[in-house]
Amino acid sequence: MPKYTRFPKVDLPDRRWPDNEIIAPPIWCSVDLRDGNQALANPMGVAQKLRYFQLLVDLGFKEIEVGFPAASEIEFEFVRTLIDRQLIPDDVSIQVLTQAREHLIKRTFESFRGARNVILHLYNSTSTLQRKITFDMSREEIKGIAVRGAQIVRDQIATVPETTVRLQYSPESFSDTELDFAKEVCDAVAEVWQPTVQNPVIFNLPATVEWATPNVHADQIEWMSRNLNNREAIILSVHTHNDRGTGVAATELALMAGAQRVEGTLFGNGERTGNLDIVTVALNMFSQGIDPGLDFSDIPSVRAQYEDLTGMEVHPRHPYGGDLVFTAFSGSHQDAIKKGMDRRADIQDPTAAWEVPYLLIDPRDIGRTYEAIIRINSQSGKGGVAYVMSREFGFDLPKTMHPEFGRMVNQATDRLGREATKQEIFDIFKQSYLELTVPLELIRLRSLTDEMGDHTITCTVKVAYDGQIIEITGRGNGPIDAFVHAMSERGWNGFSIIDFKEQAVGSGAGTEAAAYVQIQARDGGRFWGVGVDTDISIAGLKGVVSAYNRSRLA
Ligand SMILES: CC(=O)SCCNC(=O)CCNC(=O)[C@H](O)C(C)(C)COP(=O)(O)OP(=O)(O)OC[C@H]1O[C@@H](n2cnc3c(N)ncnc32)[C@H](O)[C@@H]1OP(=O)(O)O
Ligand SMILES: CC(C)C(=O)C(=O)O
Ligand SMILES: [Mg+2]
Repeated sequence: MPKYTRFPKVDLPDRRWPDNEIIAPPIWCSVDLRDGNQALANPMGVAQKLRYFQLLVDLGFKEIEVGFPAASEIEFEFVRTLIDRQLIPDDVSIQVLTQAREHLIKRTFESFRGARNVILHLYNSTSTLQRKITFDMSREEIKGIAVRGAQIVRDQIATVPETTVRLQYSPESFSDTELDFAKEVCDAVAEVWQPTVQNPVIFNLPATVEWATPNVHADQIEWMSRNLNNREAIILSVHTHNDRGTGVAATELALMAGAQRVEGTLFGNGERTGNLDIVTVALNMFSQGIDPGLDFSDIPSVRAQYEDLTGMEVHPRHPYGGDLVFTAFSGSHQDAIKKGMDRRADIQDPTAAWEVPYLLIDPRDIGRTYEAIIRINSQSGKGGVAYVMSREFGFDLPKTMHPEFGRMVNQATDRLGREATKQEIFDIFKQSYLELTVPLELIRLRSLTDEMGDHTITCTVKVAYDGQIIEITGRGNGPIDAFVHAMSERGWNGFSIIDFKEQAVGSGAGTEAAAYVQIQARDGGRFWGVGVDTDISIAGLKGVVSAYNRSRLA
């Protein structure tokens, strides 16, 4: 027999799920405090669990598996603390897990005495592998564990009259249990618990280990949904793990296949490769216009609490939560995002259809910001650089200036061999345009007058040329023209101005003017210069100086 074999497909030729769509959210059940917690090297203590519970309540979970109270004192004490301190909102049910063993079931009932709403979650393994390796038992014996456990649970309910107990059973390792046997065991448990439409049972069908492709999981769920007895008295729940990396897909297809309830954890914490990531499934729904009923409008805060409490880290590429998922480094992506964002800014209607290339959702909807969208390394293009200059520093570089400045930043990031910070980009801008004083430096504008009253401007400026301070004067049809004539008289000529743009930078008392001046030298070379000043005329002159100096440096 080969070491690994193909997982058998389900015999369901008339499968219906591929034609279905997800149109409404399921019932969500968080298992962070049980399945997620049991997978941590350092499980949470009572204080941490209390904070995590509050986080889950705030996010809108109405069903929360709080632990395996018969397993340890901490788990037991946590459940007691929730109840004794009345920390469970009326509309939230806590869920407690127990193996199908009498002493554990009895201890579990003791743990929640006095609670209002509890889901008692009973499980035992049913798969061929577990029957053979872990239990060395026949199908009948395994079914016997489930039925006996269900009977003990049924009999215990009378001991907690003040609690509304709902019942849940998991044929653990359902994913590699023969379907006819999974049905046989669930039906047998239902025989004991006698669910009704008004008081349904939850059958949770876990992909305890993800053995197969998500379509096989969907087939399994549809098969169970169509074949379980008394289906209308059952809430069908799924609980996927992520061994093949497709836990999210398996859950989504299962929802198409008839699952009504989903168990999972925030950011997919859980055994081995993790449990189903509820954040992703919920926000995938959100991205399709479906309100998931969970509030992930401040993902950075959820992530910070999660990381603090579990000690786990959210991967930079984690959908929605990762550092890099609303970021583009590569030029063509940056260009498209910038265009989409600019268009969006023009529309100014937050409810308008989302049309930004490369971005599944508006980062603001989950508390992320635009600033992180574009980051600059050697793969970046001029559009991304221009975006950073505009969004971060308020400089709207003229379009024809983008290639020139983009090239400068690109060369710098090549040299650095890493991402350039926003400040580094701005420093390149300053050094390349704003701080050039060689050979020409503008020291002071002495006067700018229309002496003849004929709109001809006379401009007198104190400058330094190669360190020598002199005053120059020229006349022209505006300040820049007059200044260029003044330069020309000194022989600092050989260029003409071919483009000009000015804008305000900043706001309020700190507002400055930025002037972008492009010159063409005699040999055809084109150079942009930039001047910034509180006086718009001086900004223009500084722009000329900047362009001139750049042409001389070239
Ligand atoms: C897929 C899941 O995530 S399931 C949840 C798993 N979570 C945990 O295990 C965390 C908490 N667990 C624990 O603290 C402990 O395992 C306890 C307290 C529950 C039980 O502890 P112990 O009884 O000391 O040991 P252990 O778990 O090894 O028990 C194994 C025995 O239970 C039996 N068993 C295991 N699961 C079940 C079950 N669901 N129903 C009935 N019997 C079971 C085994 O067959 C084995 O029996 P054996 O001793 O006759 O061979
Ligand atoms: C207890 C069960 C539901 C479980 O966690 C699993 O099978 O993965
Ligand atoms: Mg699990």
